[in-house]
Amino acid sequence: MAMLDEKLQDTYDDLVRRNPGEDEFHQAALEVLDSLGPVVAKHPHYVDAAIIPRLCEPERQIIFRVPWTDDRGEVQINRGFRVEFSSALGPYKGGLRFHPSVYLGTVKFLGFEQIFKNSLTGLPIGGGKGGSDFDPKGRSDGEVMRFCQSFMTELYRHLGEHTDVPAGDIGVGGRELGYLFGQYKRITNRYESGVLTGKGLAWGGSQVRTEATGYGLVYFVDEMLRSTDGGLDGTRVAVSGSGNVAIFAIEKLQALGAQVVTCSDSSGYVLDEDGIDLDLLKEVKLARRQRISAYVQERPRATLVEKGSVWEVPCDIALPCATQNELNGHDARALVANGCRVVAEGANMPCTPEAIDVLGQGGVAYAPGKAANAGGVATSALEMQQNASRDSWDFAYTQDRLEGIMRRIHRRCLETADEYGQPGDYVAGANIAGFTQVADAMLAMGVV
Ligand SMILES: NC(=O)C1=CN([C@@H]2O[C@H](COP(=O)(O)OP(=O)(O)OC[C@H]3O[C@@H](n4cnc5c(N)ncnc54)[C@H](O)[C@@H]3O)[C@@H](O)[C@H]2O)C=CC1
Ligand SMILES: O=C(O)CCC(=O)C(=O)O
Repeated sequence: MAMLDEKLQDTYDDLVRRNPGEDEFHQAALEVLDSLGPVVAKHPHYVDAAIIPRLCEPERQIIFRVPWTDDRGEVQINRGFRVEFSSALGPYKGGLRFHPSVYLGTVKFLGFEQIFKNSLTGLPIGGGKGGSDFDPKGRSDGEVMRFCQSFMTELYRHLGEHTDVPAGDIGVGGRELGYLFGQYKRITNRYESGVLTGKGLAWGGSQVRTEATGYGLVYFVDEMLRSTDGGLDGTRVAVSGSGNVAIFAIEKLQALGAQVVTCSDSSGYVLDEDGIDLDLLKEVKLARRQRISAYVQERPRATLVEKGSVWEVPCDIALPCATQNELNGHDARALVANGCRVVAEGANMPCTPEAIDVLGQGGVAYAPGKAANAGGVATSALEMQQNASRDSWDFAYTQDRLEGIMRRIHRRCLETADEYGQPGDYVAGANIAGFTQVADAMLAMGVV
């Protein structure tokens, strides 16, 4: 990363001082500030109006107790969070993460990223994120339901289709969203479809939302390849993760002729030289909620590597789709040495700053998550549109809309990178394009 100019450095120092110990938030903020030097040089009025320090301070942060009773009758206590970062472009929008590692710094880094991602979609959504340190793994449906009901019993007062609209993220899928929506409806006595996205198709959900982040990622990668000389057909791809994003990225990759040879969870990675068997992966992960080792038991030619990094596997394209900081400098060096040409982030901030530098120096095209994984939240915004008009679109139409949005985000990144003298730099393009739209809206609205 380059040296920050003086004003941006002051903003960053202040952010670190005001948010001690929140390393991921510092990392996410530094990555954006690092891109903004040419923007503040060209538009000093952003500095005069303190747009950047204002964006670094969430509009509202909510932290609450979530008490619930487990199947043995014991009372459990978790902590709930919602960070409402920016409503300059629309209602706060962003997922909920249920994972034992969640703390305020996780939610803030995700919420901060979400501001620029949502802006890049070109749709009217602000940025926010939430979650809890609750671990759904190994919990019964009844326990998950009681936790979700308690979580919503506090959070509901901050939500609304015009105010704040959560969705899923790690550990929050259709089951959890159902319980959350049920409790919201019960407490408020309102069938307010637009208050959550990622809903089931029978009760206000949108076609393609389940697939959208993974499919959108693949459309973005397809554009990256087309803007050089190739396409996905015949490429060899390494994917990490085996959740919502990974599974539907694999599905679209296979449909477009790529050979996907890996997937992973926190217990290790699978190498399947015959290509990942998607039906089996869905059965193991979505239906049975098992560890990835169950895949290998039923697929004898595949191997499970428990100690090691999925990024050791030679590939043309690497798609980190699990979690933050899962691809470090060492992994990036292995990818470069093995001839990888493209890294695109399905997860949020999966590459460390060192990894991003190594990829850049190694000539690997690198797309940050705020651009490459924006298809999920974009389709959430399409779900909100359908809810607002009491309509329901078919799969093909919704998928076309998603594809168009991803191809436009790609173009916007490259055009903005060109405009600011950094051709081909997706990080600069995404950060600057995402930022300027929010900044202009904030300028128009005065000091609020
Ligand atoms: N669901 C969505 O629409 C969107 C999700 N994302 C991001 O994509 C990533 C994955 O989210 P989802 O697929 O929705 O979650 P999920 O809960 O469906 O799946 C997460 C997957 O990552 C794996 N994982 C978690 N920690 C890991 C670790 N330390 N090492 C290896 N594997 C690990 C889990 O085993 C699981 O397979 C997250 O970074 C999330 O923030 C980004 C945009 C939208
Ligand atoms: O669909 C949404 O609102 C949230 C998606 C999300 O959490 C993300 O983009 O990281």
